[in-house]
Amino acid sequence: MEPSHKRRRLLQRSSSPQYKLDDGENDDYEPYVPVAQRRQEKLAKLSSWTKTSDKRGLTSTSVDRTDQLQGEDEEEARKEKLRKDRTLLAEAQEVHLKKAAEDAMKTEAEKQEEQDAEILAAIATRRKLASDLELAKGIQYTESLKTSWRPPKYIGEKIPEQLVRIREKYHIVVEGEDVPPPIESFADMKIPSSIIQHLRKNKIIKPTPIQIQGIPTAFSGRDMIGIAFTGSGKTLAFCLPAIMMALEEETKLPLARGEGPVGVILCPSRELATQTFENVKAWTGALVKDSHCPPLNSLLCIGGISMSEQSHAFTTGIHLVVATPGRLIDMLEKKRFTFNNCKYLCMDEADRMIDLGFEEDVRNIMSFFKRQRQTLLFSATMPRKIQDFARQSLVKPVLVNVGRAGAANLDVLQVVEYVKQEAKMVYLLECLQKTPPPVIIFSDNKNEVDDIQEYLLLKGVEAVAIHGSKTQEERQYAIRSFKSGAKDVMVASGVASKGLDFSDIQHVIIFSMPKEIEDYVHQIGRTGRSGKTGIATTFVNMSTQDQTLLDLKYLLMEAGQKVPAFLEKIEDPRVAQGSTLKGCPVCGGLGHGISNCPKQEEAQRRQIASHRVQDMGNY
Ligand SMILES: Nc1ncnc2c1ncn2[C@@H]1O[C@H](COP(=O)(O)OP(=O)(O)OP(=O)(O)O)[C@@H](O)[C@H]1O
Repeated sequence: MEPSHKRRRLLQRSSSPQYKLDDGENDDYEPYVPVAQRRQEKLAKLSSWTKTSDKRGLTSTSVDRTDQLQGEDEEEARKEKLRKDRTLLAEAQEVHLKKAAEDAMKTEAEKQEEQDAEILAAIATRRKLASDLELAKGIQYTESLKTSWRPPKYIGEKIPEQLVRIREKYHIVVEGEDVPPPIESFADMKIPSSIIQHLRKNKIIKPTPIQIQGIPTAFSGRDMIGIAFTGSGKTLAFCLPAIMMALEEETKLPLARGEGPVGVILCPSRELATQTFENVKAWTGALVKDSHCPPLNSLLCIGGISMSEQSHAFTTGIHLVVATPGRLIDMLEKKRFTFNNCKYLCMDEADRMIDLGFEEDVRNIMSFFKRQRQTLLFSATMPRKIQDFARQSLVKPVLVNVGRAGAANLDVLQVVEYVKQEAKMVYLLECLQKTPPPVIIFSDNKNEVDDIQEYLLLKGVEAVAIHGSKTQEERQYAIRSFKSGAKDVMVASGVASKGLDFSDIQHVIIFSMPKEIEDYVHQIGRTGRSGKTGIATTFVNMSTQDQTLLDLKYLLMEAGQKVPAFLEKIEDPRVAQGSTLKGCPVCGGLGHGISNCPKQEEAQRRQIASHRVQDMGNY
């Protein structure tokens, strides 16, 4: 039976030499008497003592007696505090010993899982992704945005089993309530014929899986998270719904000068925003060929370019804006346009957009919306943790997944080679012979990017370089000359790794393996696009961390690629611990848990650095 509370405290005291049980054998045991009671007793004693001393004719004054009383009280309180402290200490020691005993019983795997759960719980405290106004007013929308789009009758009448079969056929996995039907042709999606013709001319004839499910979902007004491998046509899946929404608004009531935009597409880099803008312009341009369609006006809003270059865009209303976050906020703050009528927000490479660095900017952008919007997030990589976080800001979201989030494109042949640091440059030249140009070479180090370009130029290879420290003109020149075929090789840092669509790249060389496996997935994804095949050669050596190599090993295995012997030999410490081998919820890497996630480490490092800056600012 459980001992009573009082008894338990006595038992605890008994373990300490100062306290012994009052069992009759311990004469020096002092039973506990509450301080209030002791004070009463003392007062009674003193008053009887006063009376006696008065009788005896003693000369003590009442002031002396009060001082004495106070002194004794303080002494008693001090003793009582000491007793309480000892009890608390004993209790704490007991809890500590109990935990140590329990921990000793746990396996390494269980301990690791507990540690991971603690880290996850700490990350879960991130502030909801919504504007401050929405948060302050407690605005929460419960219904998706209404649109006039409906699927063709024969598709609307399909029974759930038929829809499941179509999704299975294309490896589409969906989550969410009342998911709109997948549609296997652009015509059945009710896309204007002028756009369909334009797509045909560009060899876009049948929708890809992310388009089959993503376009009807977005056309229905639903918030969504779209995840599909690199080069699988996500851009069309989120641009077409924006264009259709703008078209509907313009047809209902044309935008006047100074009005709009209706929709905004956010991208993490200027190059990607420029590329998406060019797509939007091409598709809206195709619309005008249809005599029933009014012209739609779009604006590119990125840092490094003068807005006066696009002053013509402000002469009418603006239907669509493609932007990077910093410049967009600047334009909104300067009131060059407003989001008063904006109903569509899409984030491309969304995991990057809502991750550290851009998260606050995204919240800031959301605060300019004055009404409910449809929010869409697209990426090839989106770890579970980011999906969960994003969902908080979405209304009845639909998750559309084609393959595992973060999996490599299966059309890319991945070759991993062990190359000593000092041999890399020479071996690079050899590798360039594997395929005809164009070739992209990636390194995360800007100085290395410059060194490689210099070396290649010396060897007579037509190479351009792009990284974050180059001027906007230099960056644009590199992209333009590489895209046009004027240059054979582009040496790039991460800037060019996400979303950029260069046609017909047959070979990507990763000169330095990035720490985060997601970056590797994006980098190799510059080849093998739109159903074509490509090769990715990656150099690793002693300086590549074991855990990065493990992530790589699992990724190769998942994609059914050859695992080289030196990677095969690397053992996963989680196997010895008996842990379940699941992907890291923070970065999606398959070779480690959250407690040794490089992305999490980087996030912590940045957080500490930002706290330091704040602290310094306080002085
Ligand atoms: N239905 C289609 N059929 C054939 N090609 C298509 C189709 N849709 C898009 N494409 C082409 O596929 C290429 C890759 O498309 P896109 O850039 O949208 O890929 P993505 O999924 O956004 O890739 P990433 O994750 O790297 O950003 C583009 O050149 C595009 O024109």
